[in-house]
Amino acid sequence: MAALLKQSARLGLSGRHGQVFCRLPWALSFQRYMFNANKKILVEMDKSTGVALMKMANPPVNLLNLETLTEFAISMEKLELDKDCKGLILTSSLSKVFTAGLDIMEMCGKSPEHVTEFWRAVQEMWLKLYGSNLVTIAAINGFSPGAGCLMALACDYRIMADNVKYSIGLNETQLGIVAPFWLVTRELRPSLFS
Ligand SMILES: CCCCC/C=C\CCCC/C=C/C(=O)SCCNC(=O)CCNC(=O)[C@H](O)C(C)(C)COP(=O)(O)OP(=O)(O)OC[C@H]1O[C@@H](n2cnc3c(N)ncnc32)[C@H](O)[C@@H]1OP(=O)(O)O
Repeated sequence: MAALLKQSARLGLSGRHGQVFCRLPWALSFQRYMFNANKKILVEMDKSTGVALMKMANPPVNLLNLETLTEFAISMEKLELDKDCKGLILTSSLSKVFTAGLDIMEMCGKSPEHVTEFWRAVQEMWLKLYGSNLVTIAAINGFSPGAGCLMALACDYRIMADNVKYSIGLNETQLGIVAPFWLVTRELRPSLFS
């Protein structure tokens, strides 16, 4: 755990601009592999440390649309199946946004089937992250509203870039979206379950 937190700190999250500077040589070696399906989610797995670095890479603001959510779930499954993988650092490849949360356009003017599929993918993301066997750390290197905040809450640990400009929080009610009760009670009122 300490090693995982150290590695997260090494990413430069305390930098004034909250940028992630990876100081490790990311050349491929037998101890390291990288994968991505459609490049919305980049994964760098270091077998020597057992730590995977997962970066959301969906510019300009890392919207969580159906494609990204699906890729996220596939990436999580691959890491869970890797017996060498012990921990996961979830962060953003962008300079000032962790993720702007759910893509509102996925819920606007779409068919009921599409909206159903989208919300299933949202729930799947939460299940994958909250229920993960890996030690999970959210390295929040920028704005993190709505589902970005929920993603961070679903991790075991959270570290946020030291930059007063960045905000994090549950703003979805301003958009008329209500987080489901099971999510709120699990993440925000865990004492109800203990
Ligand atoms: C593991 C957790 C899962 C939980 C599962 C269960 C249930 C979940 C309950 C659901 C609760 C969550 C709901 C949400 O997430 S609702 C979305 C909340 N997010 C926002 O309100 C973000 C609003 N955006 C911003 O504040 C800013 O964009 C910013 C992130 C601060 C970045 O600012 P800036 O760099 O200036 O970029 P722009 O504002 O210019 O944005 C660039 C383009 O992106 C469009 N955009 C931004 N956010 C969204 C969004 N959420 N959906 C759709 N589109 C978005 C923006 O309009 C710009 O588009 P344009 O270039 O065409 O103008």
